[in-house]
Amino acid sequence: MAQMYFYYSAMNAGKSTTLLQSSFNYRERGMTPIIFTAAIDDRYGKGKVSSRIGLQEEAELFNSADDLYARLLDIQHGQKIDCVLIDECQFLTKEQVYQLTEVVDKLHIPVLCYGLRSDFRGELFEGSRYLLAWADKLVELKTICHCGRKANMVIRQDETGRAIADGDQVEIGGNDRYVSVCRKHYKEALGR
Ligand SMILES: Nc1ncnc2c1ncn2[C@@H]1O[C@H](COP(=O)(O)OP(=O)(O)O)[C@@H](O)[C@H]1O
Ligand SMILES: Cc1cn([C@H]2C[C@H](O)[C@@H](COP(=O)(O)O)O2)c(=O)[nH]c1=O
Ligand SMILES: [Zn+2]
Repeated sequence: MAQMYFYYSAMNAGKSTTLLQSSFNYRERGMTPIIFTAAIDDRYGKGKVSSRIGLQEEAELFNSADDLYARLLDIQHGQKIDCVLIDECQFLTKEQVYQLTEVVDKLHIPVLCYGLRSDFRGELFEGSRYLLAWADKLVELKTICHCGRKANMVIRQDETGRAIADGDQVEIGGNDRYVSVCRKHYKEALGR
């Protein structure tokens, strides 16, 4: 039975690395994974998934207007698809998460999604909300705060390194803008 997986974590926990490792695993068994990532996240150049340890692979891009079921059906007409790997899945819309459940249930292809659970304000992203609700398997990937506890929150910093409490949910960036911390240090950074 194909299943939908949601691998979630704070930033810098190895999500992209794990995705690329999964892809490698499928390929070394002679199978074909299809990788998608969000078009808006262009930190490492468009059309690839890159991990901080330097691995990278070509990827299809999705944006919020795409019908992912139709895209995958189209790809499937030209080649066999053994699994679908989605990076930055927090940026999926509710409709797209539903479309991916159809890929699992109607096309019988496993879908593995990797992304953030919550934003810098501690609010769920839309994609993550529906993955938490609808995925068959929820898997937490862990990273640690500077204090050694599990880091399950992410701080967004201004240019001076101060934690920001408000702003747009989406702002692409890396270690320069964001720091993953435990809940205690998240509250402390925001003076709560
Ligand atoms: N040069 C390196 N050697 C080994 N590990 C590294 C290196 N640079 C970064 N990392 C580790 O890679 C992880 C981040 O991987 P990445 O897949 O980019 O994370 P995510 O997608 O969750 O943001 C962190 O655990 C970080 O410590
Ligand atoms: C917390 C948070 C993050 N983002 C953006 C920043 C990055 O571009 C991605 C996450 O990258 P990862 O290292 O692959 O996990 O998401 C954002 O837009 N808003 C936020 O609150
Ligand atoms: Zn801490």
